[in-house]
Amino acid sequence: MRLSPIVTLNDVSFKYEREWVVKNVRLSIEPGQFLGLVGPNGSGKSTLIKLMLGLLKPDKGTIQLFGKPMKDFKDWKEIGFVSQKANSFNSGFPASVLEVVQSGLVSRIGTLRFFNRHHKAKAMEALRLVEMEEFAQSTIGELSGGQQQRVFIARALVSDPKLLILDEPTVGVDKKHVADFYELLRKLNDEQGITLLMVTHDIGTITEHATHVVCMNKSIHYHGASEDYKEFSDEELNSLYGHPVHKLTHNHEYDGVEHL
Ligand SMILES: Nc1ncnc2c1ncn2[C@@H]1O[C@H](COP(=O)(O)OP(=O)(O)OP(=O)(O)O)[C@@H](O)[C@H]1O
Repeated sequence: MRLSPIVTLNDVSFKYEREWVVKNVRLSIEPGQFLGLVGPNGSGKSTLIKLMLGLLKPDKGTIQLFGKPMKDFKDWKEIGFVSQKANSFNSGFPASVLEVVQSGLVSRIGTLRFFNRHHKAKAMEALRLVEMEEFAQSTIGELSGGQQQRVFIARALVSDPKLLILDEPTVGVDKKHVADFYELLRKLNDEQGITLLMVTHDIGTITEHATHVVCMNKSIHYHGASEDYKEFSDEELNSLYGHPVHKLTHNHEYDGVEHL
C-alpha cells in the first residue's frame, strides 16, 4: 500500500500585504525523504514553512498533512519544528537542558500537570539520540550554539514526530561542527526513518546530504533528486538568484560569490 505524502501543497499562493511572496506552489514531501529547501533571501522559504505548519493560511490553494486537509489535521505531535532562532539563549536563561527537552511534551500532558518518570525517560532518550545526554543537568545558556541546536532538536523529537522541519539550523553552529550536525540528520533520516525538511543557505553541502532539493523564488524553480540538481547550469542559477552564483559540491572559503 502506498503511504500518503506527508505534506501536499496544491497550487498554494500567499501574500502578506499586496505582494505575493509564495506563488502557485505545488509540492509533495514523501515519507523518508530528506528535502533541502533553498532559494535567495526573501524568496518565501520561511513563509512556505509557516504555511505548512498552519501558522499562516494560504490565500489560494490547499494544503494536506498526512493525507488530511489542514483543517481536519489534529495530530500536531507528528510534526517537529526547530526554528531559526532556537540556538540563541543567553547564558543567564534559567532552565536545564532536561527541562527544555521536556517542555516539548507540554502539549501532551497539559500545562498544569507535572512531568513524571516516563516523561523524563522520553526526554533522556531524545537527548541520547542527539548525543547530548551527559549535558542533561547543564544550564541551556552555558552551551555552544551547536549544542543548543541539538537540544532543540531533542525537544522536537521527544513527541516522536514523523516529519522534522528545520529552518536554517546551521546558523550559529561552529563551522567545524557542521559535518557532525549533518551526520546527526543522516542518522535521524536513515536509522529513525524521520522525514526531514531543511531550509538552508548552505547549498553546496545540502546537495551532498539531502535526497531531494527544492529551489524556490516565490514559485518553485526546481524540485527533484539532489543528484539532478547538480545539472542546473550556472546561467540558470544566476538568473534565479539575480546575482552570480556557482555550483560547488564541496565547502569552499567565501570569495564574494554565492556557491551552490
Ligand atoms: N510578517 C511579515 N509581514 C510582511 N512581509 C513579510 C513578513 N514576513 C516576511 N515578509 C516578506 O516576505 C518575503 C518572503 O520572506 P521569507 O522570510 O519567507 O523569505 P526567506 O526565503 O525565508 O528569506 P531568508 O532566506 O532571508 O530567511 C520577504 O520579502 C519578506 O520581507
